[in-house]
Amino acid sequence: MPLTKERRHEKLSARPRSVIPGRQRWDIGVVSGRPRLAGTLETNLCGTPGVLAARANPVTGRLLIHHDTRLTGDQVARIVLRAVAGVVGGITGSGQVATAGQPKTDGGLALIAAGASATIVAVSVPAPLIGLGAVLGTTAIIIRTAWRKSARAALREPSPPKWAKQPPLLTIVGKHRRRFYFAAALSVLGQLMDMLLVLVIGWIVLVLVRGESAALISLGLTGATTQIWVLAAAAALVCLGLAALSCTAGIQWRALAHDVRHEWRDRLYPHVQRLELRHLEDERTTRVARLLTDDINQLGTFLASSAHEVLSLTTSFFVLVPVFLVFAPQIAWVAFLPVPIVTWLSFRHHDKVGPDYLDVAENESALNSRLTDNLAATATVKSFSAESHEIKRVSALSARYRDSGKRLDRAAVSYTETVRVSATVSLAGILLLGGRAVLAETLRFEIFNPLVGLPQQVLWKLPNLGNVVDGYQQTAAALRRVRYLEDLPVESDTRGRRLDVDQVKGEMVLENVTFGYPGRPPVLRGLTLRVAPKKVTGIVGVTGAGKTTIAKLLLRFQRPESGRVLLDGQDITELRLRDLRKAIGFVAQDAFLFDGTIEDNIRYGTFQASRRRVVDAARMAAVDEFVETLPSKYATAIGERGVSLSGGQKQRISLARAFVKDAPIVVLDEATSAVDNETEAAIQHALRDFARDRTLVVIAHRLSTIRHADHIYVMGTGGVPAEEGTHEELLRLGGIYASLWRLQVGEAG
Ligand SMILES: Nc1ncnc2c1ncn2[C@@H]1O[C@H](COP(=O)(O)OP(=O)(O)OP(=O)(O)O)[C@@H](O)[C@H]1O
Repeated sequence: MPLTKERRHEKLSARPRSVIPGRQRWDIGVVSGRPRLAGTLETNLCGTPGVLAARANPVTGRLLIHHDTRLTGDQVARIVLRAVAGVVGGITGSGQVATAGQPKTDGGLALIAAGASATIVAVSVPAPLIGLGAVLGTTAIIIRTAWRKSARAALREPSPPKWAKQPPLLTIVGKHRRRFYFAAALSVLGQLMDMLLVLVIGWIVLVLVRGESAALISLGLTGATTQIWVLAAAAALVCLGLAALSCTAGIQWRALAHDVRHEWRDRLYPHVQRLELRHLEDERTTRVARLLTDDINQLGTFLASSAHEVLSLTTSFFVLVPVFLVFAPQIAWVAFLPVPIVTWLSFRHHDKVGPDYLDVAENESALNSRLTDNLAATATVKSFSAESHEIKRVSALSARYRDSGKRLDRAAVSYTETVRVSATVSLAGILLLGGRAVLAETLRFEIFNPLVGLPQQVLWKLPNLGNVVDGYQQTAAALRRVRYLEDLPVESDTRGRRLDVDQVKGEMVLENVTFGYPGRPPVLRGLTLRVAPKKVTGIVGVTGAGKTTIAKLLLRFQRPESGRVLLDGQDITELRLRDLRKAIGFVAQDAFLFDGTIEDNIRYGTFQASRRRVVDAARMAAVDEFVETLPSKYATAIGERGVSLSGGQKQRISLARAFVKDAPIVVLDEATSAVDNETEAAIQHALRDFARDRTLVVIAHRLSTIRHADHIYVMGTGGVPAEEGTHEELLRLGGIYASLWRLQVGEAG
């Protein structure tokens, strides 16, 4: 019988907290205190069509999901519940886990192979081998279970994308596959050298204890001193070889990681630049930025930090298990006994300290942002005499940070010590059992001695296994997000009819246009509006009436749901985008200045413009006088986003930028809202000259900005103009415009 929605929620301990178009918050009890599970849930959700981003917090057990607004609330709820059911299935072992993308060389596979071989041998041979089979089998099960818990899966897409069919690491390295295999070979050789070194040192001890080694005598090396010299030289050579291999492998892996990151960035950034604007607005910008920074870095992180470790571990197992089986089967099980214990401890520790790490990070960031805020708000704090209030708040945050740090340190130290105890106990066990076997002459000392130290090498690599598996899953998740971004639609700037910008007359018409942002009611409803060629058209109206939206439609940043936008009678969707945007100069409401000089900023987009043209444009925008007062004049660096300039100065520089572009149509969206009346009058004067042979659309709140326009549209709240006409006509009409004008010139009442 199908579960009701409530019962499913209850069973999965998942409850919605808030639901708004495009975003839902959930309480997911099952991820609380389980960072790897939270990561898996995120991965699963992010790979689901329609889900733009997901964040599952293992400290609070909360999930934030951003989705395509075309999905209904119910559809999203179903997606969340399926994903939660999937990860819960992973815990109980009942869930289907897709294995596409698992690395072929993980430690689990090695252990399974080793475990299987041990078990086969054990069927026909003594009890210790059964012990070894059990030890390795258990380890394999622990790793497999942990892998499943953390694996992406559960949500099986009906037709997985092509790239998902090959392991994520191979997709990530792309054309560098050969370098990947080369670095892998170096890691394997390095590990073999490492083990060889332990053997040679064991041999030196053997010669010291037993006198001459028969094996060396047969090679013509007689006398203990000669043999020790030769072995010491061999140890030194192996040491050198090991250092060279480790160093080269380290450099190769890191270089590969850097190249991979650079290539993905190089491949993704042009794509992002061509994304449709709707994917780059508001909080989506932050997510895209995170993809380009954090996620792309993550693609290289596994290669740089864990690949070597995984290969060393795998090599150790592939070599040691058969060596022990062949030469010292009676002590093999005790040598590997701590392996499943340390493996289990590693995953458990990783799960346990995950929330502690997050807690520390969150407390640290809360403290830092409080300190930054307080320092920035010194004047406000002092003016309210709130110093002691702020001191208390900072002290409380600092105490929380301290407590979480102590908790984390306690867990980390006790974990390290537990691993140390396991390793020591196992060494004692090997010495005891091995020693007894040597005394009973069932094991030769020449074999026992060099083998004693080798299992310890493996043990000290295991504690990090939890992190390695987690790192791999995070990398796979980052790859999925990156590929999702790659699948977002881009604007084509080559398709469509060519437009000769010099021939543009400049008439623009919105014909019966209806438009709304996803998940919101329509902003414009059947709007028809004509921008006459070579004239100035003013657009005013209340906040939120859709003025900026009109500008976005003219520039084809957005497309109407119905109706058409025409330029000189041609539907702009049929024109080449690049040509259309060349024909329109645009100064946005929140003018953006780049980190660079004033001159660079004015010239932006018209990079070949002469110095003369830059200065003329600056004069027209009434910014030249200000620039001349600066010590470096046009070469003055303005800092990130133009922080060293006032709002009005920034606007005037953006205006100058549009003047330099010299397009036949210019759209100014609140382009002079931050300048004083006197400066605005100067700009208006310059604009009259500028507008003589071009089309100007001026969007403004301040009516003085558009009073000289040839035609003015007054946008009402219904998505269509409430009034239109010239300034005088609108005053005579005595409607909204007239009352606004009276308010602005101070004649109210
Ligand atoms: N990217 C967006 N996503 C969703 N809604 C949006 C987006 N941009 C604008 N809106 C909404 O569309 C409506 C019209 O916005 P628009 O910016 O066109 O108004 P406006 O008339 O220019 O306002 P203002 O005078 O404040 O600049 C507003 O209700 C706004 O909240």
